[in-house]
Amino acid sequence: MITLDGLTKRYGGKTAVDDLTLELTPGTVTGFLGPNGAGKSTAMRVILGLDAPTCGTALIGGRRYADLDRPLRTVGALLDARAVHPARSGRDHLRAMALSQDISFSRVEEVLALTGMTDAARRRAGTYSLGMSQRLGIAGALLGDPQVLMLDEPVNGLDPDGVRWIRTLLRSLAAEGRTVFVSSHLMSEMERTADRLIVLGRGRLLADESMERLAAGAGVRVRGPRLLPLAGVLPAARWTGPEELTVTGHTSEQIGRRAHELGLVLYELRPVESSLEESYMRLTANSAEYGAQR
Ligand SMILES: Nc1ncnc2c1ncn2[C@@H]1O[C@H](COP(=O)(O)OP(=O)(O)OP(=O)(O)O)[C@@H](O)[C@H]1O
Repeated sequence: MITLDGLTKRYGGKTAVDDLTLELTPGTVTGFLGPNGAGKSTAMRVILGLDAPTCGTALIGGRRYADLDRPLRTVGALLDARAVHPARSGRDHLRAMALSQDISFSRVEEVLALTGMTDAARRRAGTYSLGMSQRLGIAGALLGDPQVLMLDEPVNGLDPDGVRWIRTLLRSLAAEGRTVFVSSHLMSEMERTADRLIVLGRGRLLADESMERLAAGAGVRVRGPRLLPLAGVLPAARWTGPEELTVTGHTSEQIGRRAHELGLVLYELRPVESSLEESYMRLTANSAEYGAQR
């Protein structure tokens, strides 16, 4: 369990994380989304004690990271896959981590096998591709068999097989009752992996919703030959074709009844599911710090 309460981080005059309050529960994959510069990595760094909060608290299992006894056994994290000594082999990197936390070398071999890195474990980490570095980073996060996992863009650099592998891994870690917190810019991947989504914009919480709710709610499509009277009584209706209206804020049933009262013929009455990407674009339309105007 990760608990944030009023978490705020400022760098000089810049507020990177702004009054963030949320609880991440075990058994769930929570996706962390937001435009570049939204504050995702900062929030993760503060949770992991790598940066001090300006105000508010970040607790893992009720304790601050700095107060955890052997932190890798409580929380495993991957923030920057390239943050490995380039001259060290993958195996030695993991062994050094294991030594610092009283973890056996046999566990090192287990996580190497789990991440498909056994064959590459003798090579120097500096020679790894980005995808291999990501796998080594994930191996490091899993080393202490922690109840909480925090991964910043773990699919970055992975090939399609690797992307599928991480999806299956994250789902199975959550199924084992762990708390999984994962950031990504890959919307379609989040749609398939996460149960819940947290969207950040300019440091503030824009949405905290289950995946189903975020993907729903794009309105109801209505098609018919003479819809003008219907558009007149439904202020949220907009024309999306010559004989087509899209109506938000009403159910299909309510719209069907109004059409019947007005004596209108309908060809089609259909709820439209929006993709996660569309919902995300709507939510973050005014909060992209960098990027083209939309
Ligand atoms: N050490 C720092 N000093 C000053 N400003 C910082 C520092 N770290 C982050 N920031 C600023 O805080 C804001 C949030 O950055 P952060 O890296 O957390 O965003 P992000 O959501 O992870 O972005 P991305 O998706 O690009 O990784 C940005 O405006 C960034 O410039």
